[in-house]
Amino acid sequence: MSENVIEVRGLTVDFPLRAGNIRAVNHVNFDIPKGKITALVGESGSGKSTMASAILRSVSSPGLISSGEIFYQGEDVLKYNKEKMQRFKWSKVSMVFQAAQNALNPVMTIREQVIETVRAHDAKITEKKILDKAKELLEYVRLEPGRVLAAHPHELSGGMKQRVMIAFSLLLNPELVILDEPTTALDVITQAYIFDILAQIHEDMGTTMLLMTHDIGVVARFAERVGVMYAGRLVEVGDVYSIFDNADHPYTSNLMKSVPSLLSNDDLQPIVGSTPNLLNLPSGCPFHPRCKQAKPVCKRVDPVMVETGVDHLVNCHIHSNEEYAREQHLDLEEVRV
Ligand SMILES: Nc1ncnc2c1ncn2[C@@H]1O[C@H](COP(=O)(O)OP(=O)(O)OP(=O)(O)O)[C@@H](O)[C@H]1O
Ligand code: NI
Repeated sequence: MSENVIEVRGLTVDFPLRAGNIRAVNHVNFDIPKGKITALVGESGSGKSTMASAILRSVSSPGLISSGEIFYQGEDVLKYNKEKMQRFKWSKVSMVFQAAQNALNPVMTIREQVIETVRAHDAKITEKKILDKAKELLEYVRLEPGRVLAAHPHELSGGMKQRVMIAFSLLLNPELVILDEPTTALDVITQAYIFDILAQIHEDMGTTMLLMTHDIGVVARFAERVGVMYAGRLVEVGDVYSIFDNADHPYTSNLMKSVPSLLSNDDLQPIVGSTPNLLNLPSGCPFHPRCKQAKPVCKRVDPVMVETGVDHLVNCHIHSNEEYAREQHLDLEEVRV
């Protein structure tokens, strides 16, 4: 068995809104194996960013983690006290946010911000040590350290700022870096350049990465393991090769057919229908209204995760068998494919 940096169990995140409760993450079980690049993929609103922020216990208000556990070294992060949480963030698990460029303080130089970030976690460390580390990392993300450290954020391009944020995320040698759509709002060439840098960092430093993206093409090029999210659920998870060779969830295969980089353009098939309204989810499997393979049971019953291969799990009735039907007291005819 390989070791996991993080093990998420039964994680549920709710946004209680006036119009109703939105369950942005719904009973998710998910492992982040050490030393690998894992991706979470899904359409907008599927719960990727909420998952990312839940791991760092920084879900935005009014969101709250209603149940579940997040294990790091056998201990539930959700039970950490304030000091322990403070040590966990950035030095164990760091995060590069969607449009992270905006996270930089416009009135401070990068040099001042580097020092402040590190000092917040280690008050005794010398300025020289901080700057040496920062220079090394800025070179790593292919920026000129002297120039960048002296600059204010507005003197840098979007792509440069995003690379600064990647360097920042590595300042405290975390075991895991969570990257939430790290290239959104950047042009295609800059995006490719940034993924190239991230791959290099992963290769040289062995940093474990969790990448949130809506682009399954990026997953194919970059990730070793992938989880597919739909309406707050993890619907399929496994090794990238296993999933790309043999997507077991109709949503996963639809996602792959909708991307030009993986198939020839004339085979492109956009996913029919629209993303579900989380305030009014369809009954049973939330994907059933868009699913060409839906059976009667899909409308009625929530599927459970079943194993379809080594390290390959899928949440879909197509893979339910008769034994499962009996356990769940379902009509056998409904479940038979
Ligand atoms: N601050 C908030 N207030 C209310 N609802 C929220 C908030 N943040 C997220 N949600 C709800 O949770 C759902 C999941 O949002 P989330 O940002 O996690 O999705 P995502 O997969 O990251 O999407 P995107 O690709 O657009 O970033 C949203 O559809 C929204 O309904
Ligand atoms: Ni997001």
